[in-house]
Amino acid sequence: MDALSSPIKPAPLASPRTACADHARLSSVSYPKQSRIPRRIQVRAEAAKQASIDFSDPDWKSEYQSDFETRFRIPHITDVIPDAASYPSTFCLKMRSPISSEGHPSDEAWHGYINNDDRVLLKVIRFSSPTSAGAECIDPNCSWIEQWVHRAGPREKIYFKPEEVKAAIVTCGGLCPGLNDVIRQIVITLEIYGVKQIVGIPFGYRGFSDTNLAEMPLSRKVVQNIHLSGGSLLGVSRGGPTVTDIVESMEERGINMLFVLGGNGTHAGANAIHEECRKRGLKIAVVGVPKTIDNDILLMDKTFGFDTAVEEAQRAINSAYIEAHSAYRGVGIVKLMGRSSGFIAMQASLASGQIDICLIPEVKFNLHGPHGILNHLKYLLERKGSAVVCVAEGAGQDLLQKTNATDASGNIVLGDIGVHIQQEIKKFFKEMGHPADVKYIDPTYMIRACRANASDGILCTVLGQNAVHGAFGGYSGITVGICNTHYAYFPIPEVIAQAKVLDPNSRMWHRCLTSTGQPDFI
Ligand SMILES: Nc1ncnc2c1ncn2[C@@H]1O[C@H](COP(=O)(O)OP(=O)(O)O)[C@@H](O)[C@H]1O
Ligand SMILES: O=P(O)(O)OC[C@H]1O[C@](O)(COP(=O)(O)O)[C@@H](O)[C@@H]1O
Ligand SMILES: [Mg+2]
Repeated sequence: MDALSSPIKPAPLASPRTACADHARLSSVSYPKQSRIPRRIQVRAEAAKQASIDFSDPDWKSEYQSDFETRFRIPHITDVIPDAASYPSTFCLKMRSPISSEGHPSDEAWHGYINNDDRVLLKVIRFSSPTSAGAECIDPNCSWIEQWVHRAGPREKIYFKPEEVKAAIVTCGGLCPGLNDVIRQIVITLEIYGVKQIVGIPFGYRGFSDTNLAEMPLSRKVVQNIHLSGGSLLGVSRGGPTVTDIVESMEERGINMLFVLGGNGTHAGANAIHEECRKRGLKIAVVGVPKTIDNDILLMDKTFGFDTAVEEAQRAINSAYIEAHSAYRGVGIVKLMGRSSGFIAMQASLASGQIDICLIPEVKFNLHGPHGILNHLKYLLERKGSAVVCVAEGAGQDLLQKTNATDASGNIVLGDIGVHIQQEIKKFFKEMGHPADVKYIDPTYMIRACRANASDGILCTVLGQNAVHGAFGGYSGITVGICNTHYAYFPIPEVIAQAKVLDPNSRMWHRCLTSTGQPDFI
């Protein structure tokens, strides 16, 4: 079989269509960038092209691995300042006096540090065939190749004297549950190292240039209870000054550690700041913590706030279900966030068990026609009297008029697919002579503004602490993430090469289809 052919997926339940029609869905799924080639395969092909791999070369595996090692090497301050001094860490799990800038006063051999050579395995499934569900292969035989990334955590040697550090924290982009938890942990951990000067930059990158916005002094006392509410203590914004202006502002303020909390855009900015600092020979550590409710950052298990968003979405879905179920011919629609990735919609649908149709940006669908959503809703109303639809905001954008509008950060402003679907459903059933009672719920900002749940609280805590350990370890241009339940540092460009999108051939999407029982809408 062709190494790149699509795996076969299980037929969904309770569909008015045949398994054959369902199978056809896989070959008719549409992917971003107007391509008919599944994205997973495009990525694989791109990777192969970039690395110019000749699979007939007996050494191709070791060459791939060494290329991977180079790509995932995390930049260090000594790359540009080779004689940068290192000091014994002031962070020690066994220390008795909490703050000392002269290293921990201990004669014990074990301090719980991470060795710089420790690694975390990035891929943990050994696919035996490219046709295995969700297979991610590098060569046509889907050979097993170890891919290791750097383990996060405190290092024995640090590259900043705590009393010489001025650390700044900035939160950019949209809100996300857990921002305050991360800010809090960064501040607490910096204080444990012995840092006295910690400031918050107000309202994202804008705070570096807007002279009306003063730095916010931060301490354990200030941040003690901030995790009890959602939002960001520091405020957020989109757009803002140029990278040159930001770095100049950092120099003027004497900032030598910058913690940047944000998504793809923010991280692109953070990496540019890191590069500019290198160009100027500045001893500055720039460390990111990925923040995106959409969960669209590559290589990590999940980003903080995502679990909370999924949990909070349950309330909206349940309300939509109750409304639809209690009405005569009721249809509930819930719109959730997800600009280009349908992770929240998929997970929320899976968790609720109350969704009949889940629509995501990665899978094209029709509203009208024999296989369209409206016909399926007609079937559902006839069969069980009500139906609930969960739609990601970026889904079905091809059905809406394009405006070409962008926000201050350059992100495309999406059309409202939720409202469109609501109107089309109403019209369809009215014209048929059997109106449906359609209830539309848009809980998007409510979900984003709430405080982090317990599991996100823990994730934020670990990420915040590790961000500080990375900066003190002398790394810059890195970000921190959870990878197969372990914590790792990644060079920023590797995690923002493109938005992570849901693989329609993945087991999880198949599980979602099995759960909703929805057919192909093409
Ligand atoms: N390619 C880029 N280079 C530098 N800065 C960027 C880039 N893209 C976005 N930014 C900046 O990052 C910040 C947040 O970006 P945005 O896309 O709104 O949110 P997010 O980081 O959550 O994706 C904004 O201040 C924006 O100006
Ligand atoms: O209305 P806003 O603030 O621009 O935010 C809307 C966007 O924010 C998000 O929740 C997350 O986007 P970011 O990761 O860029 O912050 C998207 O799902 C949504 O499209
Ligand atoms: Mg973004």
